[in-house]
Amino acid sequence: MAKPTLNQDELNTALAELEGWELSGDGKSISKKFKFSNFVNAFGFMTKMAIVAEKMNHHPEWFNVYNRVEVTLTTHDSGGITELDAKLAARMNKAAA
Ligand SMILES: C[C@H](O)[C@H](O)[C@H]1CNC2=NC(N)=NC(=O)C2=N1
Repeated sequence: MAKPTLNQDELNTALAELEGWELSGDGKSISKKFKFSNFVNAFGFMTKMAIVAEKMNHHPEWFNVYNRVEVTLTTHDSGGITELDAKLAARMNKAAA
């Protein structure tokens, strides 16, 4: 069963707690640009998050060049942002801290 998308209140609350994450123009995804000191640290972050994502069965869209990782989170099955996106975003902030 697809998770319900967050309503406006839930989304605002989630975003207030997710440092650096922004809502996309169409309101269907959130994104953040992470920057690391080098490629190994950027890729280490992605490796860590790949294991978390697989366990959650919730997978990021992301783009890496050298020390940058640009991440977009959305719940395809639900057609928008769900608690899974908020959870994964929070895990990413923790891992990148
Ligand atoms: C079939 C499979 O379980 C689904 O497609 C899962 C896999 N990973 C997923 N990841 C994300 N980000 N959104 C989804 O809706 C999603 N669905």
